[in-house]
Amino acid sequence: MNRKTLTQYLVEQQRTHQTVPAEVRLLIETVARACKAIGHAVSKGALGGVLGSLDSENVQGEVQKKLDVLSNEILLEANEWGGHLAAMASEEMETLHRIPNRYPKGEYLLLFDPLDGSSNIDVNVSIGTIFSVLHAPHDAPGRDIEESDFLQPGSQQVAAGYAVYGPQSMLVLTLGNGVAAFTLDREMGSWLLTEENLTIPEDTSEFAINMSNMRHWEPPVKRYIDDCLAGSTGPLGKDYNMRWIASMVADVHRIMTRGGIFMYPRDERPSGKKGKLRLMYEANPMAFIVEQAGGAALDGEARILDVKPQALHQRIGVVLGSKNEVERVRRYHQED
Ligand SMILES: O=P(O)(O)OC[C@H]1O[C@](O)(COP(=O)(O)O)[C@@H](O)[C@@H]1O
Ligand SMILES: [Mg+2]
Ligand SMILES: [Mg+2]
Repeated sequence: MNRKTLTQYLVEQQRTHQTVPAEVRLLIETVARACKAIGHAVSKGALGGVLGSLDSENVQGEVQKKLDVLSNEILLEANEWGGHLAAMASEEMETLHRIPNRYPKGEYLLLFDPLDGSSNIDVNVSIGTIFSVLHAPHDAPGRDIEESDFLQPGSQQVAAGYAVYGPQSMLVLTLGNGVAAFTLDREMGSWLLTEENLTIPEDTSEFAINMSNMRHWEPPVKRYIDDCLAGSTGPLGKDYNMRWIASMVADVHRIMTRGGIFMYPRDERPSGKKGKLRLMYEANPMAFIVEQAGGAALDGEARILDVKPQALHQRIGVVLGSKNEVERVRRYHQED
C-alpha cells in the first residue's frame, strides 16, 4: 500500500484548505526531522550514552536529564538556520532563543517541550516531544522579538503536534483542519500517514490522573474521581478503568486513539504553583490537538485555548479528552 509522506500530506492540505503556506510546510518538516533524530537517540538508550541526569537544573527547578538537553539542542539547531522562524522558546530554556543574525529570519514562533515524560527515560517507557507554532507579530521584522510576543492565547496557534517515541515512533499533527497521524518508517526514514482524521469518542470510562496527589485536589476533582471509583454502584452508573503513564504525550496519545479523560489539575499544594503542566509547551498544543479531534480541554472550568498567557513558563491545570466527560468535570466545578 502506497502511503502519503508527511510532505505529500502538507502539500495536499495547502491545495485543499490553504492552511500550509510553503514556510509552514518547511517549518513542520524541519521539526519532524528533528523529532526523527530525537527518536533515534532515544532508541539507542545506554548504547548511545543518553540515559541518566546532568548536574544542571532547568528554569522550573527540575533536574535535567541528558536527553532533555540533547533534544533541546537538536530542535534548536535544526530550526535555527532554515529561515522560517523569528524565535523559539522551550521548557528547558530560561528565556526565548532569537534566531542568530547570521541566519535569515521568518514570520513564525516555535515553542516546544523537547522531551516530555523525563521520569520515564531511564525506564524505557514511551516519551515524546510537544510543539506549537504561532505567528510572530506583524511589526516583528523591524525589531527584536520579546518574550511578550509569545504570550498569545492558544486559539492563535497556526499548528501544533507531538511525537511519541514508543514501540512505534509517531507524529500527530494539526494545522487547524482536523488531526493526522504519521508513523515513522525506520527503513525509509520517512513519516508516513497512517490515520487521516483522528477522532476522540465523546464518552469514555477510562480516566488518567496521578492518584498520589489526591490529598491536594480541589473538591470538584475529588468528587469526580470518587464517582469514577464508585463505578456501577455510584452516580455515574458504570465501572471505570484507570491508566497513568506519567508521560503526557503517551497518556494523550491513548486518548487520541481510544478516548478517555486526562487530568493534571491545579491543586492546593503549599507551593502555590497553579498545576504542574506548562501552558505554552504542553497545555496549549495538546488542547489544540484534542479540540481538533472533537474532544475538549479545560483548566478545570475555562477553555485552555482562551487563556491569555502571563508568562512563558506559566503552569496551568489540565483536564482534557472525551467531550462529555470533560464537560462533567466542568459542571462539578460550577456546582462547587
Ligand atoms: O510524575 P507526575 O507527577 O505523575 O507527572 C507526570 C507529568 O509530568 C510530565 O512528565 C511533565 O513533563 P516533563 O517531563 O516535560 O517535565 C508530564 O509528561 C506528565 O503528565
Ligand atoms: Mg512535559
Ligand atoms: Mg520536558
